Amino acid sequence: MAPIISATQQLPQVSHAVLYSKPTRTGFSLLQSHILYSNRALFYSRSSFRPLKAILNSPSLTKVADDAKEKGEALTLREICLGRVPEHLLRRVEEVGYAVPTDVQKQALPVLFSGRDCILHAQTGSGKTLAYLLLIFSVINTQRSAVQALIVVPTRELGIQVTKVARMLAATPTENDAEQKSCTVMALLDGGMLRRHKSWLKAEPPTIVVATIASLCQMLEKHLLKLESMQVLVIDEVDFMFNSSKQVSSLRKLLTSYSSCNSHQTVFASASIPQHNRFLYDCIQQKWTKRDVVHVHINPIEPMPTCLQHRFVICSKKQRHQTLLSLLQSDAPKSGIIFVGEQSEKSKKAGNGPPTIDLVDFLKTSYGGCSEILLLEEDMNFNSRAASLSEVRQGGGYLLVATDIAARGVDLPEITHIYNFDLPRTAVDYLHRAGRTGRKPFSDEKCNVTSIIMPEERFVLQRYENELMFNCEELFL
Ligand SMILES: Nc1ncnc2c1ncn2[C@@H]1O[C@H](COP(=O)(O)OP(=O)(O)OP(=O)(O)O)[C@@H](O)[C@H]1O
Repeated sequence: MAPIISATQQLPQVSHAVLYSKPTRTGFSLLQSHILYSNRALFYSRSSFRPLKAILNSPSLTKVADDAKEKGEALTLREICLGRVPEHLLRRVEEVGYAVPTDVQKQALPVLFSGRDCILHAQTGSGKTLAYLLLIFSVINTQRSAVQALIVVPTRELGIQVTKVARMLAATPTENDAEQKSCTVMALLDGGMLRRHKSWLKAEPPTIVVATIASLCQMLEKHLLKLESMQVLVIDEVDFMFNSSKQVSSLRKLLTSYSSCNSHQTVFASASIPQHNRFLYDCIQQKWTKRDVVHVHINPIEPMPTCLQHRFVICSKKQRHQTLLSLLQSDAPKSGIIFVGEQSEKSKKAGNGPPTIDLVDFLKTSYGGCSEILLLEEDMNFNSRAASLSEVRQGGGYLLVATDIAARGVDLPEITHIYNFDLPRTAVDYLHRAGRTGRKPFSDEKCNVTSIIMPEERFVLQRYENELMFNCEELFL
């Protein structure tokens, strides 16, 4: 493989030289996109531009994770958490069925328990939630009457889910733990009853608050919540929040205020942090994290779970409904999500109905294989959204027709099939949609992600394949 090209002149943030065999225009831009996406140097073969081997370019950061990995290799969750997380909570963790740590838990927990700020960057469904909750349980003191941990999430749906897991683990201690006061968790989410939350905060502050940023800001402005009392701040789906024009300025303000508090620990989590080295640099510069922040990056060369099989079907726009129907009939999924793109302004102005409703109606009349066809999208009111999600959580077979609102963080482990009725807008969106399946950390069960595309979209899907380093197989129906 030759020649060797140094990428440092073109891309100052990349510190490694790149082994690269064929410096053509397309090859080089592909290479750049890999580097920008992952900040890694890649080794390329002469015959193909697919990466053969990748290495991280921040040895000091990976070393911390490697040391933790070495120490935690064969340990159970209990052993990793012993002496840090109270015994009654550890028992609860085991009762729920969490005995063996996932990779991100194995590597991150020792770092988190050491008090360092941390960026949890690991595949979808890899167990980041439990990792940061265990940190929170290790630092809070239930005898203190103050909010001690804050988890900020981008959507109400994710907030409800995180609250549910936190409450399940923080269940009231048994009689043997009589001296333990139970830990309370408040969900401070858009669409909630803020008046009731105000009274609750005044009367008896909860130990943990899970919040969306707008509701949180209201409480901070009214001085009903004080950042000074918080020991841990978690920002979940951090890249999404920084990309959201509605959330970014409040988030920046929150991080800046929190950074001026005395004793604090900050954790960011996501399966996708594009240009993560740049993000790390910004965090330190802005003092949102301390200088020794650790980037725990799990499985960087496989940003999506390996149990996913990616497929695509090519058809014309008019044939998409029929193609989806044929796919459903041949796959017969017990539970799945069909992702539909946002309706364009042009289509709205033309008086067309929402494509999601159209698809739900079509499936209800044509597809008999599944017991429930449900809808989840931004435009629904909060109660209908909650009703849809609580129905799917009750189990049984269902097909959820959803926009990207269901793509972030939502954990429905029974889902085995994802269909992209419309292609996602970016590779990162593809990753999060795909990540709604394959969510059983220790299972080998194969799950499918199928994209229905028009011929001219093949190029776009190919780009996602290159960026996310996966292979998509064509299906012929
Ligand atoms: N140690 C464990 N043992 C068994 N199951 C686990 C363990 N940790 C987490 N899980 C399960 O794995 C699933 C995914 O966990 P979680 O929702 O935390 O993923 P995530 O990393 O936050 O994913 P995303 O990036 O999509 O939000 C959940 O159903 C959770 O109950």
